[in-house]
Parts: sequence; C-alpha cells; structure tokens
Amino acid sequence: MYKIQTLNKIAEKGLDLLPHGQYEIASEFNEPDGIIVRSFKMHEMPFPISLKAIARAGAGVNNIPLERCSEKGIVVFNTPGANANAVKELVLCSMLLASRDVVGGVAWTKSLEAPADQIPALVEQGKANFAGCEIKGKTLGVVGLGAIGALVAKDALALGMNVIGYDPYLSVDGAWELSNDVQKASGLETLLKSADYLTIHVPLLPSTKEMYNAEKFAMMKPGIKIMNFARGELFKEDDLLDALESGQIGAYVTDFPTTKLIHAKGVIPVPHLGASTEESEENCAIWASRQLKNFLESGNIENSVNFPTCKLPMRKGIKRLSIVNKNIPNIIGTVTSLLAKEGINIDEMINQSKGDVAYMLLDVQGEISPSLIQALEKTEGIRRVRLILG
Ligand SMILES: NC(=O)C1=CN([C@@H]2O[C@H](COP(=O)(O)OP(=O)(O)OC[C@H]3O[C@@H](n4cnc5c(N)ncnc54)[C@H](O)[C@@H]3O)[C@@H](O)[C@H]2O)C=CC1
Ligand SMILES: O=C(O)C(=O)COP(=O)(O)O
Repeated sequence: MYKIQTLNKIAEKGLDLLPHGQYEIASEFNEPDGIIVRSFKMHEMPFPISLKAIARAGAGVNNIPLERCSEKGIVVFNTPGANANAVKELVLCSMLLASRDVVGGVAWTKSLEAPADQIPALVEQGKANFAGCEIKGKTLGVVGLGAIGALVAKDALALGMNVIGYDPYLSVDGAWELSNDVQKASGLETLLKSADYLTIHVPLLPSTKEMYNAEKFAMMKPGIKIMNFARGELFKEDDLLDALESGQIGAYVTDFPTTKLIHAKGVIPVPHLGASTEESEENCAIWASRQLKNFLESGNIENSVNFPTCKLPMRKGIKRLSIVNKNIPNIIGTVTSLLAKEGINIDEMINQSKGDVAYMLLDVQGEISPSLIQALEKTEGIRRVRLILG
C-alpha cells in the first residue's frame, strides 16, 4: 500500500487515478511514500526516509527545497502547461483591467445611493472618471515564452497587439509553439524599452529574484502597465512602490499581493487565482497523480524537475532495482559487481544523470536479499535503493 499525503486540496479527478486498496490518501501521514502539493511551502518540512517523490500539481516549484530533495533521493515532478490556459485567460483579463478602470467603476457604481430613476443620469455623469484606452495596436512585451508566455503571445496577436518576446533559454519545442508574428527581442532591455504592456512568465530562481528593480523600471516607457502572474519576488518591492508612486509604472496587476502592495497606487491585487479554474485544477491533479503513480510502480521518471528522464518498459513479473546516486565515477561498476557476487543477472539496465544526480534502473533475475539491498545502500554515493516488483 502506498501512502500519499496531500498538502493542499487536490482535485478528486486526479486522486481517483490512485486506486483504493493500493493507495491510501490523507492530508497527514508520518511516513508517506509520496506527496502531492500545490503552493504549500515545504522548505521547513522534515522529509522522512519513506518519502520517494513529490508531485507539484502546478508549474512553480519555488515552494519545494529542490536541493535537499536531490540529496535525499526524492524525485520532484511538476506539471508545466497543465494550468497554462487558466493563467493566460486571467492575464488577458488583467490587461483589460489595467487599461479600463472597470474595477474602480464597478465599486463606484455599487456605492451609488439615489432614487432608482436618478441612477442612469448619475452613471452618465460619473463615467468619465473611469475612461481608459484600448489594447489594440499597443505593444505587449512577453518575458518567458514557455507554456503560458507562448499562449499569451498568440492571443494578444489575435487581439491586434504587437507582441515582442524574450526568452534566452527557450526550448526547441517551445520555439515550434511560438507564432512567427512574435518579434524576438535581441535582449531584455530592447523589450523593456518598447513595451506599453509587460507580462512576465519566468520561474522564480536565484537568477530571476528581484530582477525587476529601479534600473529596469527606468528603461521602461513612463506609465507602462505590468502584469505579474509569475511570482511576486521577481520584483524588488520597494523600487516597485516608488515607480508606482511616481507614475513611471501606471498599473501593476499582481497575483501575489503583499501588505504594502494591496493599497498602493495603480495596483490591482488578485488573490493568486491564476490556476484556480476547475479545468486547470483537474488537469494538474491528473498529471501529478499519473507521474507519481508511474514512478512509484515502475521507477520510471519523466518530466522531473531535479532528476533526468529515465525509463524502461515495465512488464508483469519483473524484478527491478531503482537506484539514486551521486553523479560520480565507479558507481555503476560497484553496483554490477555487488550483483554479480550474488549471482544476479542483469537483463536490462539504463543510467542517466542530471547535474549532481544520477539514476539507474536494472531489471534483474535472481534473489535480491535484504543484505544485498543493505550493501547497495551502504555504497558511497548511493542515496536510495528500491526493489520494485512488477
Ligand atoms: N499565477 C499562477 O497561478 C501561476 C503561476 N505560474 C508561474 O509562472 C511561471 C511560468 O510558468 P510556465 O509558463 O508554465 O513555465 P514554463 O517552464 O513552461 O516556462 C518558463 C519559461 O521561462 C523561461 N525563462 C527562464 N528564465 C528566464 C529568464 N531569465 N528570462 C526569460 N525567460 C526565462 C524558460 O526558458 C521557459 O521557456 C512558473 O514558474 C510559475 O512561477 C505558473 C502557473 C500558475
Ligand atoms: O502552478 C503554479 O506555479 C501556481 O502558482 C499555481 O499555484 P496553485 O496551484 O494555484 O496554488
């Protein structure tokens, strides 16, 4: 029986893929085999030895201590793309909210207290306070052209905007997805100088933290409208507040409100709703559950954040060793000689590495004794050994 701990509410359609009798699912476990999480912050959480994998039902993994997971042989998955349409739709909506003061206008209308026959006249008198501009013909800068950025770029073109994009690490698949009509910025500065609207879709990493600061704001067109549905920490908050106050930034729609931002001039705070649609929650939960199930039952890894892709076909009756190790010389030799000493034959094997982490799967014939597992576990550089029976 595999124990799966859910740290956030996870859509039932995903959890239903983990059959009762084989999986036990609860929000609290002392020794879970796997965790499914959304935005719960896991940095302070201790990880028991039983924990083999974490599936993030979503894209951003900055809430997960990836380095500690790799050191402990815990595989982390995410589901980039599964919630991209939901975020894209809210970004498009936010671009309109930043252009037309619908938020202020609705609040003002709801505050009107007058006899019913006077409301239409009051509305006509007051509406001039909420007028705005159109997005057609304006230039949208999209930073990060992955799952979300590419969708936003495509739909902004369809709405008649000029779109300029920047992503120095764009994958080949990502490049195929991208419309030819998106202008490719030669550098971030070029994009920042030409954009009337800016939307950011990059992960929060040490290299992207507070990347948007006073120096960058000074490059932008005065009054630029910014949408941040990526992560709040991408912006240096005090610089942002100054730029909003001075009007250098005209509007800032953020999915990551903070105490200081909520009431600041030009801010439209959204309570982290980017991925909160029924469709996206189900997609993410289904994808996360599938990845976790596949890994626990076969040892196969696909689309992990901290591990290489590594898979062998799974068959009934197979005896498989799944071994996580440090990516250092001689481990494969040590493993194969330990197996040979016990008369274990290797039918098939695969070894892959990603940075400091390496992973191997060995389909074997022969008796795998607890003492052999212990000997493997004691080998220097080996972080985790698991026997999987097909
Ligand atoms: N508000 C919400 O509810 C949601 C927020 N997000 C956030 O949006 C981010 C992006 O999500 P996806 O598009 O699904 O991820 P993705 O992995 O498909 O795309 C990210 C893109 O950013 C690019 N990139 C990385 N560093 C960059 C840099 N310094 N400059 C320019 N481009 C850079 C990568 O090459 C990649 O193409 C996530 O990491 C997450 O933080 C994602 C989903 C929901
Ligand atoms: O997928 C992401 O990166 C998100 O920010 C979505 O977060 P959530 O799953 O809605 O808590």
